[in-house]
Amino acid sequence: MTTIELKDITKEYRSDEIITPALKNISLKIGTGEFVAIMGASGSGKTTLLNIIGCMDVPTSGTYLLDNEDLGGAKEKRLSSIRGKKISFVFQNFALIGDYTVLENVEIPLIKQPLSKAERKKRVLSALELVGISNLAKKKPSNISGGQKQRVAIARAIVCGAETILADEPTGALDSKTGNEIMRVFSELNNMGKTVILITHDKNVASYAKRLITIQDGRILSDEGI
Ligand SMILES: Nc1ncnc2c1ncn2[C@@H]1O[C@H](COP(=O)(O)OP(=O)(O)OP(=O)(O)O)[C@@H](O)[C@H]1O
Repeated sequence: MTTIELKDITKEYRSDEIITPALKNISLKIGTGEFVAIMGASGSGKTTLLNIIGCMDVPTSGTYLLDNEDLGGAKEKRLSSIRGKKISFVFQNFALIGDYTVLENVEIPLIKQPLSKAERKKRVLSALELVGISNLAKKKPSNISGGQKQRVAIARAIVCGAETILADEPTGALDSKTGNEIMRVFSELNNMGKTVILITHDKNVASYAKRLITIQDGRILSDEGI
């Protein structure tokens, strides 16, 4: 069960004398198994919001409750343990290691876990199976397509059993047909009970979600079922 609750969250970026407000008084609750798309103009605060939800960044003020645990003041060690175990990320540009095989890329989040090599391999193959690319395990990223690379990134995101997948423009580097295929993968994961929260500029991509949150100038402009 992963419940995300943001209460009156603000985020300001500070450098020298310049303060950039990125999020202003965001309050939001996302329950287990939801499928949420976040839309909004460039610079409206979408990535900042996703990074705070994913414990990649911390708010300037406000409260973040994850499964009722108040993460205010949580140390990096705790935040990094949440990333991966409970919540994991998929990025627009896949973020794969070129020298590693598909199998080795997906194995990365498991390396620190006390698992035998055979058990790690079993879990990787089962994640690859789920996203439909177990036949590519031995290939290097340079020898597979963009859509296949994104499937590898999704397999890496689910291999530790994270219940919540955060994706920042996961179809942004793909043509529309491949983008639709990737969205069907997210839909399948959501049907299996995973919470999916993604950022997109594309209304067609957003239409796969069941809830649409629109951000404008760091505030929630609308939040509706679709
Ligand atoms: N590291 C940073 N330092 C300073 N300002 C930042 C930083 N990251 C983001 N910002 C600013 O915070 C605001 C929100 O940025 P954010 O990246 O969250 O928007 P976004 O909606 O994801 O934009 P895009 O669609 O272009 O990716 C913008 O004004 C941006 O310039």
